[in-house]
Amino acid sequence: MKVRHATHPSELEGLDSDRLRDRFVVDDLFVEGEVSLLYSHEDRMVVGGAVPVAGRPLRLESAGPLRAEHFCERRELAVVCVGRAGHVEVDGHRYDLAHMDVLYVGRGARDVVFGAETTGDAVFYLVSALSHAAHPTTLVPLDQAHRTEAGAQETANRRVIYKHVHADGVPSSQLVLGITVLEPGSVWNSMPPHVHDRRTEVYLYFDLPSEDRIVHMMGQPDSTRSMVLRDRQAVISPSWSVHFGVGTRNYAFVWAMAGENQSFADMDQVPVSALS
Ligand SMILES: O=C[C@H](O)[C@@H](O)CC(=O)C(=O)O
Ligand SMILES: [Zn+2]
Repeated sequence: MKVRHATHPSELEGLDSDRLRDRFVVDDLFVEGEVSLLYSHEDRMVVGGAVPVAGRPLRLESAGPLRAEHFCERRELAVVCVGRAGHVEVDGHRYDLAHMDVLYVGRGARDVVFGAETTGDAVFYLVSALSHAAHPTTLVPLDQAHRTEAGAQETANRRVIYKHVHADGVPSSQLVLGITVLEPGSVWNSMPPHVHDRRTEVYLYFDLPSEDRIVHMMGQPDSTRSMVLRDRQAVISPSWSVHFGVGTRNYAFVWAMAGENQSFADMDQVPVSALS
């Protein structure tokens, strides 16, 4: 398990592009036959990937930085199916996930095992936060997620925001998580931009063809920085940072937050004209 320390906003301007990526981009999460995990000190979020092959399930193990017997001893977990399909067994109970389904795993689950029917199909993205109470493990298929339409064609940001784990849906301690899908011809996400000082957020971009790219913006509104990302790369947004981006075509991304509150609407919008 890799560990990333938290970043103070004043450090940003001293980071060259490689150092900027070292701090915020997570680009090696999906390795066939492996579970990969990264521990961020931003709200102690853990992000990961699990890519089981057929006939060789993968178990989610605890890791050194957690000092815990099992991964969910003090944590809750969301498992997002970013591949075609796969299954997850939690303490012997099997859940089948299709593309963009999410399994919420409550604190106290001992055995979490990822499996694939067909090699190449099962690609799971993992997001975890500290949890002070045990909430039931629950599958949220895409068609049961809360659905909102946002944006406009004129501004190339028409998109559907699906909320899977949120205050009015599946209960959790900290995690608020969903998937945003850009319409064909729309390329800008999270417009107008915003910050939410009460929560860290992590984006995982996916369903982007390998030759395409996304320019992701972060930083304080008056001093933004950009990073060029490709498919299945994640980016950490500290609570003081904006997080928005533009793709060379449409795409989807998993957004996941943890922190002081679970109020999706608690965000301070930044007018585009205030960015620099
Ligand atoms: O705090 C909320 C998150 O940044 C995302 O939900 C925003 C988003 O998906 C979008 O507007 O496209
Ligand atoms: Zn946000």
